[in-house]
Amino acid sequence: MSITVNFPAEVRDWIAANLSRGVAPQAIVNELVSRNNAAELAAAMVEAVASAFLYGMALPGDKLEVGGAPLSYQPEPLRVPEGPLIQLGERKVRVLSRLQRPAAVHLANFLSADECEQLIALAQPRLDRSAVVDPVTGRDVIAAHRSSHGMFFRLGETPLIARIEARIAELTATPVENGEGLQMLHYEEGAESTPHVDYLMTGNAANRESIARSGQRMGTLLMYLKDVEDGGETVFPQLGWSVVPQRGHALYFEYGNRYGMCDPSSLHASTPLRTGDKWVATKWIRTRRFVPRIQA
Ligand SMILES: O=C(O)CCC(=O)C(=O)O
Ligand SMILES: [Fe+2]
Repeated sequence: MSITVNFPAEVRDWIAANLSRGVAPQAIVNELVSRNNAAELAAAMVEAVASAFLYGMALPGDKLEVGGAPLSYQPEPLRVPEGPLIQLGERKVRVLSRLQRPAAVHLANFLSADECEQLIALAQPRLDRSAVVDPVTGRDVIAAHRSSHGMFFRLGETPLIARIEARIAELTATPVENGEGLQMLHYEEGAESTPHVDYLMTGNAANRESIARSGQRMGTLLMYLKDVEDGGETVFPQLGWSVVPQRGHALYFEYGNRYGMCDPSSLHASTPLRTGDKWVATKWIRTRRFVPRIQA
């Protein structure tokens, strides 16, 4: 049986701030108990805020259900058409494999060799050290864990970009406007991206504002623009699954369900590149039209 109790916003925000600082959940529970909260209530409050972080959901409101069924992510089928071949405009894309959780599809022939080369040539002169959204402060930071160099194209910036974005929209059954600007990443020897989820953690104000403007991220399409020589694989540590980049291939995975929860099994990384270089283009897709911060 469950009961509903009041959950004061100050307590919730204090728990969120401590979790964001990396304080262990049990230590926060202990502190709440030492301040005269019942142990079961303290555990439920910390669990509710920690789940919101884990599943990328809004922080709980001023009421909390204690003793209800624990939350877990319910996967939904991928929005991508079924069958071994997918016709996208003029292009026939071949399905190499599909995965149920996280919902994913690995594709060959998503981009032509010429499209890959053109993307690299457009991005090369504009590369910068990759900035990522800091999960705690929500600001763009040059992340130590992501040692690649990157840049963003604006939506539909060139006819080539617009053509590729239309192809992505058709594959994923989402409007072009829900996509963030295409991100280009260039990894050199030793560069990697440590394990992360692409959905936005709700523990900081900047991410919450971004979600309020454009909705949460629900899917990621990675396009590999070059074969790798050694290392630089996209890995999903919770599955023990590794995708080896090949020119023109793409990997699409979804991690949002109809309840607004995000799938933590979508945790992924790029292993250190041992030889050569790696080029990847990333499209992050929101649940609504993407509105960048400057325009809001
Ligand atoms: O380079 C990769 O394989 C992964 C890139 C990635 O995780 C991202 O852009 O979010
Ligand atoms: Fe990622």
